[in-house]
Amino acid sequence: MKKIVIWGAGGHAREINWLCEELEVQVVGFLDERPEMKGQSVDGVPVLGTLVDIEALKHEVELLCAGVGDPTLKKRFAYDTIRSGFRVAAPLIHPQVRLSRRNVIGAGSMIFEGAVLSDNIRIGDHVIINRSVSISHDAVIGNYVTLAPGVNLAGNVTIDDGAYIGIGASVREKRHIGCWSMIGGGAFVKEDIPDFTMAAGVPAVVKKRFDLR
Ligand SMILES: CC(=O)SCCNC(=O)CCNC(=O)[C@H](O)C(C)(C)COP(=O)(O)OP(=O)(O)OC[C@H]1O[C@@H](n2cnc3c(N)ncnc32)[C@H](O)[C@@H]1OP(=O)(O)O
Repeated sequence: MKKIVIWGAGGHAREINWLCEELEVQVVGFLDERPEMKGQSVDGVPVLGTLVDIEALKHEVELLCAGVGDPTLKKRFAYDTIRSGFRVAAPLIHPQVRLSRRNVIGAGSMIFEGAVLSDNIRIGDHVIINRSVSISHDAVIGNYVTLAPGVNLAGNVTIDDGAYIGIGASVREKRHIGCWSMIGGGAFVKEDIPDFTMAAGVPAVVKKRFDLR
């Protein structure tokens, strides 16, 4: 049986633990950088500490780096995981997900209950596709992207690495969301959104640009 360790021990990590229970994948523990968390039990699963603490398990377990919703943190966890010689887990897909066999799902990504991914969709690594997300044909989703529950993407949408799409947001067809950008919950994205930008509202307008220094 496949053995998984999940980065993070918060709400999203617990939801992954539930997903693993549904898939009958064994979760050995959570990783959490907060020293006070080490040795605690969360939903009956031990918090093991950090990568140093699981060195002895290196060849026994696969790691899920997307145990948090924050794309930047996911990237760091993935970097540390690979640099330390651990393996990244294969994608986890809830049994009640509908998707075409022509879709490609990257390593360490996960798709939660009720999502529908139609045809010819490419999903990168460490991507979170939360409950009841709908992704239409020919979408391209980069690495570390998080789609919160209930996001709707029309056909031919492109979302670049590290973007975060908030709960219930919708993106119209052929639009492009730049890397490391954020879309507010409930937004309707009518125009392309540049890199490193926060946009929100109906229709979505740019609210902030992130400092690149
Ligand atoms: C299972 C789970 O729990 S998954 C988690 C699901 N949660 C989400 O998806 C959360 C989505 N997050 C949001 O929508 C947040 O508001 C964010 C991340 C987009 C922005 O947060 P912040 O950076 O703190 O933005 P801040 O509060 O400073 O707002 C900046 C401006 O954007 C506006 N704004 C922020 N979010 C939204 C929104 N969703 N819709 C409309 N306007 C918004 C604010 O009113 C403010 O406008 P103003 O400058 O005209 O006054």
